[in-house]
Amino acid sequence: PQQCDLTGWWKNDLGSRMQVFKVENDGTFSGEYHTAVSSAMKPIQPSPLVGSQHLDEDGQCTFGFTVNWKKFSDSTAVFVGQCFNGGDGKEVLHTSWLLREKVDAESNDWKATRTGRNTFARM
Ligand SMILES: CN1C(=O)N(C)[C@H]2CS[C@@H](CCCCC(=O)O)[C@H]21
Repeated sequence: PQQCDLTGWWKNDLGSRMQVFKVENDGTFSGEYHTAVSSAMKPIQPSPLVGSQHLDEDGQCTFGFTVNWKKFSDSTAVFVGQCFNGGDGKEVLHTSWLLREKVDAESNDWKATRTGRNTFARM
């Protein structure tokens, strides 16, 4: 695959794992997110993700994807990031994410979105 084609398995520093199925020629992809942690009350299950990446010649492409935790949570996460060829030739993904939890009242909307940063390495 091309430089930084996201196809394959990735693991982040929380222990979550992500599988990206084939990346299409237009950069779109789908996959599954196997979260290691959750604040949801139901048992964790793999969750579908959809996204899109650049496929530039020089690699180190930017991307974004959305995870719908529909199997066990009413929340949604969106990730944006870039793939880098680490010094040791291994690829790393540096991402920022927004996690939107469903809240039961508009008055609680202020506390519904969390953000963070996360790094993934190929498994
Ligand atoms: C485990 N995580 C992970 O690998 N992240 C990068 C962050 C952003 S998505 C969140 C998990 C949300 C699980 C569903 C829920 O609790 O509503 C957390």
